[in-house]
Amino acid sequence: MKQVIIATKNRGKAREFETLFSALDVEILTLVDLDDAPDVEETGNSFEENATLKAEEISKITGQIVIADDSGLVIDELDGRPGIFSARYAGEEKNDEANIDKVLYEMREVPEEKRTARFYCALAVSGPNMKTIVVSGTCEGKILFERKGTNGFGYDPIFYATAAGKSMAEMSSNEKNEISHRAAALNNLKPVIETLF
Ligand SMILES: O=P(O)(O)OP(=O)(O)OP(=O)(O)OC[C@H]1O[C@@H](n2cnc3c(O)ncnc32)[C@H](O)[C@@H]1O
Ligand SMILES: [Mg+2]
Repeated sequence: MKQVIIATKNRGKAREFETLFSALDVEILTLVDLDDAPDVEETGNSFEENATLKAEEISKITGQIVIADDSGLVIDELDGRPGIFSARYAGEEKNDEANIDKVLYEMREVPEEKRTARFYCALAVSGPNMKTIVVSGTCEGKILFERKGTNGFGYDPIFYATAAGKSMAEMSSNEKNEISHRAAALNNLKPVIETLF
């Protein structure tokens, strides 16, 4: 079967990619269980730049076709933060609960109508004989005043997804995969994936 490496160490993302790719005729490998996979520094100024850095570095090392995901939460009232700093918003050690607490604190006095936000996902594909391709997808919603639901990962408990009428952490994985930023981005990548093999 066709094989693609997903250059992520995030278990939540890896799980979603496994489900999303099960509909395609492509086997995926992630970096989640590889102890010696390098930590690619995310020094870019956009989701697209960071996805490209991750895809190109892992492709260079493995010589394989690699897809990388750089994603995050963009909050209008916070001028787009946490944005590309979503994973390390409350510090370098990457703590989902601390990140959520920081956002809830910063948004504590913002009224309902000004709590608009979106999840953003950039996907980059890089391979030995190709120019890197980058696509993106978004999911619109609002920041809740407190956590709701226990599914998903990252900021899901405080993100109310408009299209679903509930928090991202109250959705089953199938529901999330129908409306998520990651699913939207992957949908934009499908025509490219078909030309890779
Ligand atoms: O770089 P990799 O190894 O892929 O893993 P990461 O966790 O560092 O991933 P990012 O650099 O792309 O940072 C994205 C952060 O944004 C958040 N995020 C992205 N997609 C999300 C989703 O679907 N639901 C909730 N939070 C999400 C989550 O907290 C991630 O840590
Ligand atoms: Mg990262």
